[in-house]
Amino acid sequence: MANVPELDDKERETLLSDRTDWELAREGKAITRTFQFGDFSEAWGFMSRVALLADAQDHHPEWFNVYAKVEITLTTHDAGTNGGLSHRDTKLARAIDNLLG
Ligand SMILES: C[C@H](O)[C@H](O)[C@H]1CNC2=NC(N)=NC(=O)C2=N1
Repeated sequence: MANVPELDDKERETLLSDRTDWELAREGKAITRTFQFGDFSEAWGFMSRVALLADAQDHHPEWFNVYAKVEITLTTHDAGTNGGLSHRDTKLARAIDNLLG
């Protein structure tokens, strides 16, 4: 169900210039960032904190973890025709970045 507006070009540019560690993925329909921690415990601690944020925002990451590495992809299922980037992704990306200080 497409009921969330996709970011327009200007909002997309602002997102990428504010959050330079995030990159566009899936032909502009998602953003992705890789996080490297010291060990699995740190990575899992981070994931636990992201999980709580995500649930509070009702917006959930797609992610991949190997030992100390966490790759997060954000997209909005309810945006565009087959999903896309929305303010929900911007908001969650900002909150995730803020966890790291
Ligand atoms: C019904 C519920 O609000 C939706 O399915 C939420 C849940 N989490 C979500 N997470 C993400 N990443 N995109 C969504 O569109 C989304 N939608």
